[in-house]
Amino acid sequence: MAGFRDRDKKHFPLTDSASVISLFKEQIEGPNEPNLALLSITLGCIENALTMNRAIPAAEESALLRPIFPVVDLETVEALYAKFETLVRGSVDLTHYESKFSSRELVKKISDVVWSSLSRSFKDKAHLQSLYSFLTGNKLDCFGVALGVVAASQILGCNDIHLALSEDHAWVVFGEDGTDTAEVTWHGKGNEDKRGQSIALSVAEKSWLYLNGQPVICDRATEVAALVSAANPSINFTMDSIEMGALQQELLWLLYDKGHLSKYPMSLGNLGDLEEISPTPGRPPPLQIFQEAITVALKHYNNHHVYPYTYMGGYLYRKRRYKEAIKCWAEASNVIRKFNYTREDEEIYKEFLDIANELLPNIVKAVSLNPNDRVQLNILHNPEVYADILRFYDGICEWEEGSSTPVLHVGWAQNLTFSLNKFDPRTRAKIDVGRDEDSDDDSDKDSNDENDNQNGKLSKEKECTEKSGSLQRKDPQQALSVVVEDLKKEEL
Ligand SMILES: FC(F)(F)Cc1cc2c(N3CCN(c4nnc(C(F)(F)F)s4)CC3)ncnc2s1
Repeated sequence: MAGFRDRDKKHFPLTDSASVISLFKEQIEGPNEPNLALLSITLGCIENALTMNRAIPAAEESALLRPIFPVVDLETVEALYAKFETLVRGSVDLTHYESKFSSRELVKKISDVVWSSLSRSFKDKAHLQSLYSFLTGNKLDCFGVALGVVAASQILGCNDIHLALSEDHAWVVFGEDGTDTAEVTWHGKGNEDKRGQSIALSVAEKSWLYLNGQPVICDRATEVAALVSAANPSINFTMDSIEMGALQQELLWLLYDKGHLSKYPMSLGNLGDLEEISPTPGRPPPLQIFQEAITVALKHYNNHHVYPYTYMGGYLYRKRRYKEAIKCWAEASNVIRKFNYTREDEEIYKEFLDIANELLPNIVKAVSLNPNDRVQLNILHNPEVYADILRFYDGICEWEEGSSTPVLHVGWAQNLTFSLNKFDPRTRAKIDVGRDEDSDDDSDKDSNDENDNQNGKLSKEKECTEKSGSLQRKDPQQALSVVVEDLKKEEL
């Protein structure tokens, strides 16, 4: 049973990041399991002090110099903790739930306790992910509700209820073998919440949102990693709190060293981003951390996570290592093609749209401006890069196939042709998409080249149109699908 023990209290008042680290360290090292409510309230309190109302009045130059780490008093945290404990214990009568393991009804009841306390104001602002936000403002984002339900479960002694995380959603697992699942929060905008329902129904759609049954299943320490990872150092659109970012970074290294990030690719991605901003002496470089996230996804999640590749791709793009960035994006596309696109997958759609319609064209423009740039080894003459761009698009076409909603629109085709046309024909001729070798009985053999190409082209187009009815449409996107259709056919 989690409680606010004397051993917890001795760390207070927290006066600097070292005291926060030692509180988290002791909580994680045990002997008791870490107290999620205590840690979420504490970190939320610090985040609030370091990121909210930080507009520094110009007059107070000294404000820029004075250390601003907030003092976190025991009284503050204890009062908020007691408020949460009173709410949870006061609302859930455990005598109604006799079973040793939690039931779906109990999970739904705990979700209702958090849910009914929320204010109706819009929920996609920053800094709404901690119990500090919940207890001082009755506001939580989608992740925060799920974390709140798990923290409440811990207070009730329901140690079988744990957080499950996909790349854009959160829910809980529970029951005797921890395989029962339940929605406890909402997702996205304008979607009815499915709280209380099992996830099995949604996984059937093969949607990225549920990672096709490969989410991160947390234990208490990974739940601490999630609340640390969800901390948000941003003050506003252009500024981050250096102190908050440094604290988050140190906490992630503490969790990393204890192995609690070893099955959590996104937390490794967050750590890699923080190391890019402010490298920690003696720690691995960002690229190695991003690579580790990819290895985790390959090893534990059957390569069904997209973000490990887009974390690394984004980093390489920022370092102008364009060839390697494009390779990562082709790998990201190789993951998404395993899913069917559904309307709740907007977040990852926006990620691929940004790569296709902003980043790739920017790269192609940049390298065509200075073709003799030795550093870029002029990727526009590199057949591997050209093949990776085709693989990138092929994966997105396959993602669309069999999906309830279309992915591609003419804007995609315009950007595709812009990017591909910058590659010179000789390079494009060099790639091997596994076209069949000319066989003896090739009926077109006797026709001359034009006819052959013409026939070849026509018959291929005709063949595609006839065989796969979905390609009846004649607009540019149809051309794209035919191109990729051919690629895929020949690849088979
Ligand atoms: F619980 C939800 F619903 F919020 C889903 C989760 C999101 C998320 C996360 N994110 C989301 C992905 N994210 C990314 N930042 N950059 C990304 C990339 F595009 F560069 F890959 S992905 C920031 C942190 N970081 C740790 N854990 C989680 S659990």
